[in-house]
Amino acid sequence: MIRLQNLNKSYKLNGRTKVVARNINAVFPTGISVALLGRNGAGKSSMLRMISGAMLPTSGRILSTGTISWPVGFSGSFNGQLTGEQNCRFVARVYGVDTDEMRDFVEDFAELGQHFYLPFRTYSSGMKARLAFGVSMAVPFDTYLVDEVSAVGDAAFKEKSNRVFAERMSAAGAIVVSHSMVMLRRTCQAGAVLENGTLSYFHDIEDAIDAHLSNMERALARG
Ligand SMILES: Nc1ncnc2c1ncn2[C@@H]1O[C@H](COP(=O)(O)OP(=O)(O)OP(=O)(O)O)[C@@H](O)[C@H]1O
Repeated sequence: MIRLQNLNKSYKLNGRTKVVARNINAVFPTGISVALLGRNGAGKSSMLRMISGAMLPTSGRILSTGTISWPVGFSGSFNGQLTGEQNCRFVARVYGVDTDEMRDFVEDFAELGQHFYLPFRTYSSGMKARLAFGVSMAVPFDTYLVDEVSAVGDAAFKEKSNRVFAERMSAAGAIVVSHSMVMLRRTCQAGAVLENGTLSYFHDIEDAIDAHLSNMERALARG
C-alpha cells in the first residue's frame, strides 16, 4: 500500500506558481495496477517522481508498506563507462538480487548481442531503453512505476515486453502513466485522475477514464 498524506507540490518558475498537488490524501492498494490519468501538465510525472523518491514534495508525506521501483525503463542512473553487463551487476548488488541471475535474464531479454559487453555510452537510444526495461523487470518490486514507456523495438520485442510485464503484474502492482487508453485498459484495474492539484481514485478503470475524458471535454469547451 502506498499512502499519500497531506501531499502538496508546487513549482515556482519565472515568478509564477504551478500547483500539481493540493493537500492530496489517497491510498494506492497493494497488488493492483492503477492508471494515473490527467491532462498534459496535470502533474502525473511529478507524482511518479515523488512516489519513487526521486523528488521531494513541498510538504506532506508518502508512506509505503512495500518496495517501489524507479520509473520502469529509466536509464539515467546507468554509468556510461560501464558495460551493460557491469551496470546490471551493479544494480543487482544494490537491490540484493543474485548477480548472475540478473545478468542472464537481462542479456536474454534485451537482445543486445556483443553490445552487452561494450560501454553503455556507446548504445543507441533503443538499446538503452531495452537494457533499462530488462533491468527494471529483473528486480522484484511490490509496485512498479511506469511512465509512458510504450515498449521499444519491433513487434516481437514489444510482444515480449508486454508478456514479461504482465508476468510481473501477476505478483505485483503498478502505477502507470500513459496517454493510451488502450494500454491502460489492458494493464490496469483501477485509476486515479489528477486535475488542478486534486487526485480522485476510482476502483474501476472505466470510471477513471470517464472522469478523465469529462475533464478533457470541459477543458476543450473552455478553450
Ligand atoms: N522542475 C520543474 N520546474 C518548474 N516547473 C515544472 C518542473 N517540472 C514540471 N514542472 C511543471 O509542472 C507541471 C506538471 O508537470 P508534469 O511533467 O508532472 O506533468 P504531466 O502530467 O506528467 O504532463 P504530460 O502529460 O504533459 O507529460 C507542468 O506545468 C510543468 O511545466
